[in-house]
This record gives sequence, C-alpha cells and structure tokens, in this order.
Amino acid sequence: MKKTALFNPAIVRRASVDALVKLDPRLMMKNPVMFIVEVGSVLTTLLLIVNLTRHEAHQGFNLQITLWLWFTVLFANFAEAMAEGRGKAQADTLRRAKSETVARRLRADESIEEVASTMLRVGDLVVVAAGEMIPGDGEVISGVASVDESAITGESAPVIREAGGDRSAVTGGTRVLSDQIRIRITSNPGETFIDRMIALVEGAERQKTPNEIALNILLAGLTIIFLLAVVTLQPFAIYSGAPQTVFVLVSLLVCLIPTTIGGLLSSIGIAGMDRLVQHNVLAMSGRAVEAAGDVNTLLLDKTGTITIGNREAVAFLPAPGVSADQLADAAQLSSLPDETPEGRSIVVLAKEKFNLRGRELATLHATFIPFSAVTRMSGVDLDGRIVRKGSADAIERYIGELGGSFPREVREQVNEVARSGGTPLVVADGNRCMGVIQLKDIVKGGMKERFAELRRMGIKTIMITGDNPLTAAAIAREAGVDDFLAEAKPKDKMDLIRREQAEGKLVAMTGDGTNDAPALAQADVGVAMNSGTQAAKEAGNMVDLDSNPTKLIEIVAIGKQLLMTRGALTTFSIANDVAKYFAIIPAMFAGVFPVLGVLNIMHLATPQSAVLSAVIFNALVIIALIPLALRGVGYKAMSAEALLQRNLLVYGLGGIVVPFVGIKLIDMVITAIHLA
Ligand SMILES: Nc1ncnc2c1ncn2[C@@H]1O[C@H](COP(=O)(O)OP(=O)(O)OP(=O)(O)O)[C@@H](O)[C@H]1O
Ligand SMILES: [K+]
Ligand SMILES: [Mg+2]
Repeated sequence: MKKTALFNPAIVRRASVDALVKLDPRLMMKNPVMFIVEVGSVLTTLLLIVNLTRHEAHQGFNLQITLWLWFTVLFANFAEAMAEGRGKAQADTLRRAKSETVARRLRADESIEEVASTMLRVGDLVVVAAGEMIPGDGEVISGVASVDESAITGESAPVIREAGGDRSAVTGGTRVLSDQIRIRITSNPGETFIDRMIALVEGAERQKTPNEIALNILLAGLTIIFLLAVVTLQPFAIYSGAPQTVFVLVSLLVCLIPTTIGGLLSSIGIAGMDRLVQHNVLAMSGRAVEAAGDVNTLLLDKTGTITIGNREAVAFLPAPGVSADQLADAAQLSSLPDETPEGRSIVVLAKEKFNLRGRELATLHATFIPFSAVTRMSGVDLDGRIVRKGSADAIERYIGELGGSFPREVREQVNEVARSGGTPLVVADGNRCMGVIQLKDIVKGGMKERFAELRRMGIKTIMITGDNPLTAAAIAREAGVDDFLAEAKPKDKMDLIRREQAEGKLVAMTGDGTNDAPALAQADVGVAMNSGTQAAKEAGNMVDLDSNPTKLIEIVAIGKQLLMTRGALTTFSIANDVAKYFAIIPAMFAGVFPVLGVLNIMHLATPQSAVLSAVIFNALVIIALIPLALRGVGYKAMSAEALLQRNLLVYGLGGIVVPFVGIKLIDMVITAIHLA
C-alpha cells in the first residue's frame, strides 16, 4: 500500500469539512465526553444570544469562551476525520483497481466463452494467460504463473501462484505476467477481496473493541462525576457570595472532564488499523489488533514460513538392491498427477537426472491418491501396481501393514536427510521399499534476528510442522525458535493453541495451508497469507498481502503501539486536567477567599484570563496531539514493565507540567494583546 503523508492537503481539506458534519448530535452522542462539550457549547451560545439581544455589556469574554468551546468539539471531530481520511484515500485507489474486465470462462465441454467479470459466480472456471487481468478471486487449479499483485500490495516484484500447494490463491484485479493458469472462482461480485478491503479501510466495518468500550465507560463515569461536582459548586458559590456565570461553570466542566483522550480515542483506534494497512496487513477486527499488542505465544509453521517453502527434490537415495533408475521411475510415477510443489519437483528431477519420459497419464488408467496432511502420503494406483510416497513413518506403517519390511539402511538415510534440515520422502512400490527422495528447503535470511527481537518483547515462538522431529529440530535450531512441535496434524496445531489459551495466554499464529485453517480460527490473532488457500484466509482475522509470515513481528509492534498510545494519552489527559483545576478554581473564588491565592501558583493575570487560558489550552492540546495519536507513540522492543514505567514518567509527569507552562504562556499572550 502506498504511503500517504500524515497531513496530506487533500485529506486535511476533506477532514475539515467532515469535522463540521460530525457536529450532528446523533453522531456526537457516541462519544459521551465530547457530547457534553457540545451541549455546553450550545448552552453558552444560546445564553450569549440572549445577552446580546438584551444589550448586556462586556460580552467579549463570553463570546471567546463560546468560540473556544466550539473549537474544542471541532478539533476532536477533525482528529477523527483525519484518521478516517487516510482510509478513504486508500479506498479510492482500490476502487480504481476494481475495473471490469473480460473473463474467459470454461463451459462444461471445455470450450471457452467470453463474459464480463461481473458475471462470474463461485465455482466458475476461467483461463487467464500472460498479460491478462485476473477477473475475480479464485484458486489456481492447474498451472503455475508469475503474477503482478502491485494493484493491491503496491509491491512491484512479481509473485508465483501455483496449483496444489499453499500459494494457490489469486486476487481479482491483479495481472498474470507469464504462462497460463486455470482458476476456480471463489467469490461472487460485491463480495470480493477488494470489496472487503475497501469496506475495511473506509472504516465501514469498524466497531468499537471491548477495550475501547471499557475506556469509554470509564471516561463517561468521570464526566458524570465532574458534572455533578460543577453543578453542586454553584449553590456553594452563591452562598459564599461569588455566584459564577454559566460561561465559567461550563469552562470549568470542560477543563475537568477528560477531553484530550475523549477527543482522540477513536482516531487512535482507526490509526492503528491504518498503520496495519500501510504494512499491507488487513485486520478484519479491531479486537485482533489489540490482542496482537498483548500476544504471549507465537506459532509459525515451518515450510514457507520459516523456510523459503519450495521444498524441492534434490536427490534419489535408493534402498539396498534397488537401482537409482528404478527409484526415480517409481518416484516419478507416484508424482505425475501430484500438483504440490514437492510432487512437481520430483517429476522434474526424474526427467533431468534420469531422462525419464513424462508419461501420458491418461493412457495409464491411473487413479491418483492426493496428498493429505492426515495420511502424509500420496501416490497412484495402476492396474496391478500401487505406488506411494510420503513421510518415513507413514510409509513404514503402510509397508508393515502390507507385510513388507523397512530396511535399516533406508531408516539411516532418512535420519541423515532429516538431521541436515531436509525433508525425506520414502517411496513404496507395492510392499517394497524403494528408497528416499531428499527434499531440500532453505531457512529464510534474517530469521534468527527477528526471533531474538520477539524474545525481547517477551514473546515465545513455537514452530509447528507436519514434518518429522529430526528435520523439525534441525530447522528450529537454525532459525532460533524457542520450541517446536513436529508431526503435527491440523488438529494438533489447534490443540496446542487451546492449551496455551487455557493457561491464560494470547496466541498468534500465521499460516497459509488448508491444514492451518482450524488453528488460524482458534488463535486470538490469526494471520493468513494472501497467497494461501481460501480456507486459511477465511479462518484468520488478518490477511497479509505480502504473504510474509514474519510480518507478525510488525503486527505485534503495531498492536503494542496502539495500546501504549491509548494508555499514554489517557494518562496525559487525566494528569493535565488536574493542572487546569489549579488555574480555574483560584480564579473563581479569589475575590471572596483571598486564602485561595496560595493555589494560584501560576500567577495568572486576571480571573477571566485564567479561565480563558485554561479553555484555550484544553482545545489546543487536542490539535497538538493529533500527530501523536495518528502516528502512535515511539516504540522499542522491551518488556512490558519497563515500558509502563517509562510511559508513566513521560506522559503522567508531562501531563501535569505541560499545562502549567502552556496555560501561563497563553495567559501572557492574551493579556499582552488585551483579549481579556
Ligand atoms: N506431495 C506429497 N506427497 C507425499 N507426502 C508429502 C507430500 N508433501 C509433503 N509430504 C509429507 O507429509 C509431511 C507433512 O507435510 P505438510 O505439508 O502437512 O507439513 P505441514 O503441516 O504443512 O508443516 P510445514 O508446512 O510446517 O512443514 C511432510 O513432512 C512430508 O513428509
Ligand atoms: K479536559
Ligand atoms: Mg505446509
């Protein structure tokens, strides 16, 4: 996603208009703190009009108070509109990517008809060749192609999309650069990924998170307490001979209630979602973003996440008494219809190394047994010949059931391949063990450093893989994860998450495969790769457009930053309201209780300038903090306690000191220019 400047002029313009629209009391009511300020503004406006029609003198002060109260509401609305504006700008860009195209749809008899992309429905099959736009969201069912996904990711480097594996999903509006693929459409018009993205970045689906609701209730509670305090102050003021005007009472109220956080709360949440979008992550729920900030345990799968993921066959290691040719022949036969990257690479290696003919499948009358994460095997049944390949344990059990034997030498080769971090596949022809196919995969660069960073954040990393324990251990050691779970079936992944959650931990998980879907759904933060299968994308609550599994590190950082920003501004808001109390109370009663003069530590010029300065400061601080609310407070990987201490110091102490200085300065300025 392209980055937009924080104060992009077009966004500022749109936000200024939206700030006025948001004055609608029906909208304001959702934010109790600012709603009270609006009610106060209306009240002082009406009184001002009454006073003016009665030709009462000295309305300058009242006019200024009224104006600044309105500014307070407008500034808060502007903050929210600014946060929303960035999303709206992104939605506009996405809408342009949603252009209508012509699709080449396959009829039942395999002939092709041309239809508008908007006519496509779930289940339709289409053919897309190099240079053509992919007409809708779907899954590649045959072929491999490089695809330009820059329309949705902003990333110009092409990506590979292929049938069978965990990189099969394609998005409508992206372009095929090379080769030809067949796609099964997986979403109806109006419900496509881009449609959902637009709704998301526009905030149409945004709902308050539980944390936000809790904070709102707290703020509303504080507001009611201060409202009662200010209302009951008046009888006391009258009794002591210093009755206060409504203008002063409303000013006091507005200064005491937490307007800073009340005005910025929703922009902080929107900005958090927006920061994720800037990182090409779409969060389907704000709750997931917050959960990301508190994650304790992170689960990653091995292949494609920690490793590059194109597990390629690199060698055939025949069993005793079997020739390399015989093994290659059986391996190729078992893989001919296998559309997984592993299967295709075996066919290729057999062709390259042993010059085996690519056989014509149709003439063989073969039944294909596809790979499944539960059986961990795949193969073909021919007339009279049954060939299987799969994980060593699965094949050993399979051969045993058929009365065959599993040679010790093969077991040793299996272990050797596994210890080097490769994946061994064993081939069986009937009940005869033919030998080992060595699959190689490479740990991605920079993994160790990234996991070390997570450790500093206090997050435990666990690699889960369907692969055998030896391979898993080798890769885990090389990548530097804290723990691993091997030979995990889909249910095991989910059970591991349940166990962690039962201990009160928040669990994040990334995955791309259909076998990851149950776990992605169970995790508190489930990040699906955009390249992954449809099932994975539907199960998770976030999608990473870059399909970069280590993106979780950024997601966690953004989540933490969101929680910290909210906490910091709440602390600041409540602390700085205290300071305003010291500005206004002495000013109100200085005439009748000279002893209150000791509270007037700011030595403000006049009671009126004191009240006005406090109100102006209260309004300006909202504007001043918009960049912080939108950008988030600075974040470094450190423990939660250290962060809390630092923030209490900076924002708590700062919240008390800054208003004293600010109000004093404003007081000096307005006295100098004789405003009060
Ligand atoms: N096409 C295939 N045919 C037969 N067996 C396979 C095939 N692909 C993988 N296997 C075997 O099945 C095991 C499990 O593979 P699977 O793809 O389910 O792993 P996974 O659960 O996705 O874990 P990860 O992706 O982290 O390695 C592999 O380790 C391998 O032994
Ligand atoms: K306030
Ligand atoms: Mg996998």
